[in-house]
Amino acid sequence: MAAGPTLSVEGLAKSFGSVRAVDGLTFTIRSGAVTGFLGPNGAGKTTTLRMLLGLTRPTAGRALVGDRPYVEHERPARVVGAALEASSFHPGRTGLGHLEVFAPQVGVARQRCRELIEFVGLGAAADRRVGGYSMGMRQRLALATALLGDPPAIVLDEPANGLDPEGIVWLRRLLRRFADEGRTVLVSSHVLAEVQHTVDDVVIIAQGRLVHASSLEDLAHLAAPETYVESPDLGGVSRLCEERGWPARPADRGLLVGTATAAEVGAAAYRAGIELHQLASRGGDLEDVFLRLTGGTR
Ligand SMILES: Nc1ncnc2c1ncn2[C@@H]1O[C@H](COP(=O)(O)OP(=O)(O)OP(=O)(O)O)[C@@H](O)[C@H]1O
Repeated sequence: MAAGPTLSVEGLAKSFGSVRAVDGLTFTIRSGAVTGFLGPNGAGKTTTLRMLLGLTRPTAGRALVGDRPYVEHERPARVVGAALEASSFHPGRTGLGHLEVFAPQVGVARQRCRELIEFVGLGAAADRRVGGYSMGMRQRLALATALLGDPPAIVLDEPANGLDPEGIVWLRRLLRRFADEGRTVLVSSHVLAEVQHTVDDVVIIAQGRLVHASSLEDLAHLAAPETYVESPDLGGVSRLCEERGWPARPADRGLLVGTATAAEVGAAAYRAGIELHQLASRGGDLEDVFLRLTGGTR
């Protein structure tokens, strides 16, 4: 498959009355990777995705799929497959029937609908009405709809919502495979932890503005290290942390020391003649970084 198109927004803005849902966003999503589009509830993710897909008109700026807006592609659904809302199905249609309604619009044969419904694990439920589908089944159907045109770019809004753990692993593998094939894969979520094991890159927004865009690896570097220590002299370790300006809090049978690596804590304890029974690097907590960047609290 040819490399997917980049998805980019430039100075993108959208106001609903006095609400600035999206406020001057600029970023580019590359092909061949899974990108997490992250932000707390109401950050403006869905509105941004809707503008990218030509469903909402921007107040300012532009959104491009490759070199032009989504709607200017000859067959948009063959370029970007999107699943924005899992709940917007006609409840009286069957799962297969739903796909068959969309197939001619996308320009694919009926046969593909049957293949896809099997592919997303809904084979046994293909002839049941969507009204009776669970949230997870609707997510799978939304994904099948997005994949109808075998698009080189895939945009999914909160795709893990309602999926069981097995479904989440399945989705993760699928997205990885799409990225490995060179497609552009964009998934939104309001929980970093949910996509932490899936994404290569992150674009984080809050209150309609970009707060961070990088690889997941670079984001992890922002997570301050933590070190777990056990010692028969925890009072001595506490004093040491105070002297060095390391925040320390009780955890399990020892202390969790913030902003310091295991090597730093070990060396300081050694110099102070303090005996340690455990010294373990805990690494930083990505969710804390996410909350810090977006101004949220746990
Ligand atoms: N059609 C609309 N009319 C009025 N306000 C809207 C409309 N769509 C979105 N908003 C407002 O714009 C802001 C951003 O909403 P949006 O749904 O884009 O956020 P989100 O990041 O997708 O949130 P969530 O994670 O909760 O889905 C919110 O304050 C929302 O209330």
